[in-house]
Formats: sequence, structure tokens, C-alpha cells
Amino acid sequence: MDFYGTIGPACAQPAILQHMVEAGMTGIRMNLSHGPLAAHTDWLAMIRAAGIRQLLIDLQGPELRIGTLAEPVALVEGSSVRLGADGVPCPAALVQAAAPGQQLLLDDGKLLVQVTQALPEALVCTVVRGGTLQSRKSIAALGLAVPSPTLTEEDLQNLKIAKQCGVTGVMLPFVRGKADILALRHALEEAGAADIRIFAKIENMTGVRALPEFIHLVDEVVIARGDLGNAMPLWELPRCQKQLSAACRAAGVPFMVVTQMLDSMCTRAVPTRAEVSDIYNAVLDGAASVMLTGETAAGQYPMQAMEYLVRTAQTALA
Ligand SMILES: Nc1ncnc2c1ncn2[C@@H]1O[C@H](COP(=O)(O)OP(=O)(O)O)[C@@H](O)[C@H]1O
Ligand SMILES: C=C(OP(=O)(O)O)C(=O)O
Repeated sequence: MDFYGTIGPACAQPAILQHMVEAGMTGIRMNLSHGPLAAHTDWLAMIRAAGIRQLLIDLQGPELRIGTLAEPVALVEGSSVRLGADGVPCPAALVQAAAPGQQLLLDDGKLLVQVTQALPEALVCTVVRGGTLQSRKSIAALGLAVPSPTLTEEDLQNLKIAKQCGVTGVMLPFVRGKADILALRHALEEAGAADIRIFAKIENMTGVRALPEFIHLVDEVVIARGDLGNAMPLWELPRCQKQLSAACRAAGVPFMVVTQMLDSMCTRAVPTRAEVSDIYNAVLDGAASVMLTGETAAGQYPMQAMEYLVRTAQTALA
């Protein structure tokens, strides 16, 4: 079984990475929504030096995200926020597609705003669920199809240098169907990197419904519960996870379970009973891999989190 962490400011130090490897981490993911491969040469050197064999890059793909902010923005419930020109930067395609009444979940649903006015270059929104909005956080526009290409210009640049950077797998967000996978395969071939494995992230209902048409074209399916949880009431997410797991088992395709596996460990050295049960159950369901995200990238206890992930999974495997 594979155990992945996500590299980020909290763990990008040689001693911490070394400790995570000793705890059983077999690979690491770099989320390129927060910066291109070329800007992470120091992290790449650390990954090599720690002897981490598998390096996954998570592309931008069709995912919608807030742009880069000079500083975090406090969104106060009931107040107004402008997304787009002269406001919080966001994709132009979203501004074009959204109409008044549209709900927008930000940062994996932690924040919620509703469009009250759709101007040609900006959306004026009311904050429904407030909090602090940081750079590059996710946007989910419920029920709205926002046209976007499979790969951004930056994704193509990243793929060109992936092989020389030691990348072994590419994660494609928000896979919508066979065409997205074929486009990524083509881009990898063009980059001379046809042997890099493809991880298809299932992050919305379009991806759930389309899985049968592309499951045999990918190397691993990723049950990406952060964004997927925005696509349904949260109490339905476990059923969806079980159904996706069963579909992968039936097709004989490996799958990964990811996101909030040890979320409380972002701020505490010991996980909850519910979190270790979640990991144990994912392994019993047949997951080929499990991955930590914010726990290792931005949390206070990246080494301890990796240790709990690996030990709990190994107990389930024993
Ligand atoms: N390459 C990076 N550079 C700087 N910060 C990062 C990077 N990768 C991750 N982070 C930080 O760690 C957090 C958790 O990582 P991840 O779960 O991959 O991001 P997100 O939830 O934004 O998709 C990010 O929101 C960001 O604050
Ligand atoms: C892993 C996920 O993707 P991201 O970190 O881009 O939110 C997820 O949505 O579960």
C-alpha cells in the first residue's frame, strides 16, 4: 500500500521529510495550484535527498480557484464581497457564467457566498457563511457548468519538465470524462513522459457519473473528498465513497482515499477516534493508497500525522 503526504511550508525541511519517510511515507504530492514546479527546485532537491521515490504533481486542470491575494480577506457574514475586477481575483469564465442567486462555496465549503449582482466583469456577492479567505482557495459553483479546458497553460509548462523533476504520477482534478484523460495522455506523450502514471480525481457528480467511461484509461482513481463533499449533503458523502470504492474494486483499478483523514492533527498531536476509524475503513474497503493534504502541508504535526496514517493502515492490513 502507498502512503502519501503533501509537501508544503509545514514539512518542507530535510529532517521532517526524513522522519516522515521513516514513519512509512512512500510518496509525496506537490499541489501545483500553489505555484509551478519550476519555483520549487529547493523542495524537489529535498524530496530527492530524503529518498522519496514517488512524486505526484496535482495539476490545476478545470478546477476553479481564487487568485493570489496580497493578504487574506476577512469575509463577514451579511456583508458584501466583490469577485472579479477590482475585487477578489477569480476566473473570468466564472464571472461570465454565474447569475444572481448562484451560491459559491469557497475553500472546500468552509465559506459560502451568494451572487446578488452579475456585472460584466465582476460578481457582487453576499457573505452567507463567513471566515478568512486565503489565496488560491477552491471555488465550487453548485449546479453551474463553467467552461474550462482540461489543462491550463501552466499545467502544460509543468508537464514539459515533469520527467526531469522526477515526477512519477500526475493528478488531474475534476475529471469530467474520457476526453480529459485522453488530453492528459496526449500532453504526457508530447512531453516525452508517457510512463508517468495518471491519477484521476473524482471531485463532483460529473466525475462520479462519468467514471465507467474512463476507469480503464487511468492508473489510479482518487476519491477526493474535499471537493466531492461540496457536491452533495455531507451525510451522503460516505455512501458515495463506498460506491466509488466498489466500482474500482469491481474494475480491478487501484484507488486512493484522500482529504481530512487526520484533519484535527493540523492543530493537535493526537487524532480523533473517528479519524483513525476512517483510515481503517478506507483500507478495509480496498484502498491502494491514502494521502494527507493540509495535515502535512500546513499543519503543526506533520510527522505525527504520517505516523498515525501509516500505523492505522498497517493495523488494518495485518
Ligand atoms: N506548494 C505550496 N506552496 C505554499 N503553500 C502550499 C503549497 N501546497 C500547499 N500549501 C498550503 O497547504 C494548504 C493545504 O494544501 P492542499 O490541501 O494541497 O491545498 P488546497 O486545500 O488549497 O487544495 C494549502 O491551502 C496551502 O496553504
Ligand atoms: C485532494 C483534494 O483536492 P484539493 O487539495 O485540490 O482540494 C480534494 O478535493 O479532496
